[in-house]
Amino acid sequence: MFDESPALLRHGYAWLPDLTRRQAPGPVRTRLLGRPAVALRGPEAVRFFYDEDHVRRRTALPEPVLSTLFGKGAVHTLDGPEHRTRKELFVGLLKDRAAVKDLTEHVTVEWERALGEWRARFRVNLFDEAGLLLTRAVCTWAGAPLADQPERDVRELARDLAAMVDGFATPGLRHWRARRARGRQEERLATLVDELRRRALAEQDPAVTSSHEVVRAVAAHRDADGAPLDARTAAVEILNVIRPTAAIAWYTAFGAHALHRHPELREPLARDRDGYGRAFAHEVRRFYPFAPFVAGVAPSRVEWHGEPVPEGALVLLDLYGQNHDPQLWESPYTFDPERFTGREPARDELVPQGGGEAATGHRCPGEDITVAVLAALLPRLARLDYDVPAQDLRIPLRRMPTRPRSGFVMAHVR
Ligand code: HEM
Repeated sequence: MFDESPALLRHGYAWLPDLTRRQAPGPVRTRLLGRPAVALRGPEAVRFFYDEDHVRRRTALPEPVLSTLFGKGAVHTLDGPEHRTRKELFVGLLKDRAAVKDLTEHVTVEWERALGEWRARFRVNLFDEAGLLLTRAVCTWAGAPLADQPERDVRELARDLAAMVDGFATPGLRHWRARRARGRQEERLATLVDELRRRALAEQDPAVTSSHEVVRAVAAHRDADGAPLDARTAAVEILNVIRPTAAIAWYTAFGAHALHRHPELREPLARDRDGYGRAFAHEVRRFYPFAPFVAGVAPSRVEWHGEPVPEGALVLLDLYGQNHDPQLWESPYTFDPERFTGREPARDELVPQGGGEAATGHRCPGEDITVAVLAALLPRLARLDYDVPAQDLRIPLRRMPTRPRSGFVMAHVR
């Protein structure tokens, strides 16, 4: 069997669905990164995938992804007790209701502030602007000081955060930009962690040892072996909060795209009654492509529905495929927030940010934040008046990660 890694880079989001269509029903068998690979989808597959007896993470992620998107030593690469101890840190900081509300408020304050500027400008690019305002909000909330930074540095940080996401799945210039961006920001945050720790030692600063603020909590965190994180790994994990929060810009641009394609949804979204904004946010996360799949490695020979998965094989959970599976979703390629009105998605049904439990498995701990922020921003967007000038709004499935090519340009915001 040929290695399909080049085909994945060429076809992007369409690679796994195409392969699934070409093969007989059941798990899709292929080769990726020089290993046999099996791809699964569906709620039952989610439960199989998030069981550590079947799938481990330590050696699953290739170096180019670690050096751009997640960082070396990140929580994404841990298993067993090491993972659970590190994950408690994230879950405690990110799934706390008051913390989610607080961050959402920071985001809406930044939105209102940005709006004043947009009204004074002829055109704005929503993807870039959302990235900038989310960066400002999350840094203030997380305790990564920005107030004393020149505007130029804040813009550079927002650009670097976007670059880390944009360059993880491509061998070209975007990839090298992502590596440089990560190197620059890890160094900056590692220095901040060192400084905080020095100050804490000198002043016996209790805030460093018991804080709900992300930067301080990560600086004070002790891993399963009782040791603090080295400054570089601490920087990696701080970035694992800041970077994906800024990445909600992707979904903001997708939300604008959905409104543009479905003008009839503008009024209900603007009114936002009975949780409509939340339903819209869920549908944006289901419909539009972001994370294509998640991957782990079988620690021994395991079986899925009687089908053998050899030891060392890659196991892929097809997130994009599951979110568009006709067995789970009626007319999966129709954008329809009504799917989620009056109900929250079941645990292993909607999986743009992984499945299973965030507290015990690798599911994204930032899902509550993502939904809350989108449910706050998208109704605000629907209440705005703006023109949509001629631009390239195509969303190429070959590009990973993808977005409207133009980023979504708005003119005459009023
Ligand atoms: C922008 C929208 C987001 C998307 C599409 C997304 C997607 C994902 C996915 C697919 C995973 C991997 C799940 C797995 O390995 O099984 C993940 C993990 C993670 N996400 Fe998110 N995420 C988003 C937002 C966030 C936010 C806002 C935060 C933090 C504030 C965050 C923090 C994390 C962390 C720390 C992990 C690692 C969890 C672990 O390995 O245990 N994400 N995310």
